[in-house]
Amino acid sequence: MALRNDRAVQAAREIELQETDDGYTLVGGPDEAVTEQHDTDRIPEVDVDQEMLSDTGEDPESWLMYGGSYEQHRATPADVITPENVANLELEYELSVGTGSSMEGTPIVVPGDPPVMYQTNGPNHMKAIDPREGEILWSYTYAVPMGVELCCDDNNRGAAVHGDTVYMTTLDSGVVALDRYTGEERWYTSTADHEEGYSATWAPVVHDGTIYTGSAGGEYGVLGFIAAIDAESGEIQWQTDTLLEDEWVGASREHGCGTSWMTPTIDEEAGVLYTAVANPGPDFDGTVRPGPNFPTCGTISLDLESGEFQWGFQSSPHDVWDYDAVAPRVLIRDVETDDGSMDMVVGSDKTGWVYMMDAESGDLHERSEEICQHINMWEMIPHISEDERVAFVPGAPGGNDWQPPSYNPETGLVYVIHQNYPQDLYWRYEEYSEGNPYWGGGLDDPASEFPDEWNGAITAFAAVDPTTGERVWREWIESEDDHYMWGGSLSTATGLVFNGTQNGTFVAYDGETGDRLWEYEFDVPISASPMSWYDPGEGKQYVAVQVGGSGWLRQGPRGDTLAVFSMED
Ligand SMILES: O=C(O)c1cc(C(=O)O)c2c(n1)C(=O)C(=O)c1cc(C(=O)O)[nH]c1-2
Repeated sequence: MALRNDRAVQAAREIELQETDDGYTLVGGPDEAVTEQHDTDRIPEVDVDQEMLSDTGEDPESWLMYGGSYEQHRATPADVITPENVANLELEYELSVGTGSSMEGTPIVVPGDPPVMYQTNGPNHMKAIDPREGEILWSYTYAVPMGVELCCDDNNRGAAVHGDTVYMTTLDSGVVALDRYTGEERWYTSTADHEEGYSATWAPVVHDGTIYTGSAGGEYGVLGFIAAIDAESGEIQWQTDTLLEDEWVGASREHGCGTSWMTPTIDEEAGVLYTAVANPGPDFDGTVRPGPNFPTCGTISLDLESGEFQWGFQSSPHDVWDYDAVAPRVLIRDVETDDGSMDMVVGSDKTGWVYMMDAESGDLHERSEEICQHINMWEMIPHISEDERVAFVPGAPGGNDWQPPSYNPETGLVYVIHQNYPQDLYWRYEEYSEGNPYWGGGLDDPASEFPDEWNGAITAFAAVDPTTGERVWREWIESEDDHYMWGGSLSTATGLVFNGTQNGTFVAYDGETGDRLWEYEFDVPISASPMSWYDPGEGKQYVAVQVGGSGWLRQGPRGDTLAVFSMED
């Protein structure tokens, strides 16, 4: 959704981003892509093959994809840092990597001597880094065409790797492949026309030589899709619309959105992917799209080879609150439940709940206890007239917006952040016009009057038991001093959970109890999701997080660093 506050957006050093009434437009930048090589000889030859990719979740020395594994657990098996010693965790360095733009990415790390980190930030910069020394080995800037429209900042959330190539989505709805030893461009593939309002902000994922990627532009009346691209040639293998033709009334499907703008989850055993599907379009005026608008604001499963639709589950049918389902789906195997053992897909959604689905059928097994407050939303829409404003909680940032949950196999818990943030909503009839915002109403941010029942906390950080839906603990994060969360979490094999806040506090929690065990203060917000790896050459476990104010609710200064913490064996 569009950012609508009065804070000026700082122009990026190389690419200028201008704030408009409805979001952002790119207005300046390089005419062609730029690669700068600094010390590329230092990158060791390592063939990142399918076995390495499949095993990365079990390998403490690597973090080879956005979610830490195909199941998107964001859990490192590295076990040097523990609840007992985390108080001694120290910052090793802060490296300036950013360009005064969005810093929502999670880096990846390819093991080796030295290991090599691939880091991205908005708008479409990638760097290869020696993470031992904190030195940049090459850097690459994609030439984003002018006029790309973005609802929520110039985000790029990370890279994917396969063989000797690294991949990044581009803001103009493409994927670019780079030689991972030199940073030179190999190919570029466009998946949709940015002039129609399409964009791309997430990290792609590669499996069996195929790149899986989605679509953004859900505030511009696009038609969402998932695409599979050949990792060698860049050729599109299949492209499946998220909206099923027989489920939509009349022409409403054509601009019905249902984008899918976070990294899909790969189920290697079942040969399918799971991904969240965002809001229907127009966002707030449901009168022009009767019916449930299946499968928007939901989860879908597609066959990896053919792209064929398998199942869909909606957490907000016929949505009129911009309750996209967004955050990466978490796949948990062999969960023991009252109904027997099942592979489970966990979706933490903007609605303010967490949904546990049977991976095979998509049937809802359990909905969690509420994570944030729920005031007004289900009752109000039929009762308001055009342009009248009504406060609702959770507002359109959720619940759980894009921030990836983590799952800790040790505690058996899923860690989620939900926004408990009231907004004013109004609706009105709008004509579709190509490439322009298509909301059917809008939001005032924050709400003009806060509902009496609102408890004043903007974020809830919570642990959920996926077997029962029980909310095992919850920390309310108070709104004072912009003290809310806007990044996803990292779990460790020793039971820790890391996450950062918008006032720059990086926190390690006891995953069992939710107690804060360690804190480090930055002077700018954290809006990214941390990651971790073990480096046997140094005998150290590292934790890395990008630091900088980013995204829709950005309030603090930009910031532009990669912060790396370490602890010796
Ligand atoms: O529907 C879309 O295509 C789309 C894309 C994005 C994005 O790409 O960042 C966001 C949203 N929607 C959105 O609804 C939203 O709340 C949001 C927050 C953010 C952010 O980075 O903070 N992006 C987006």
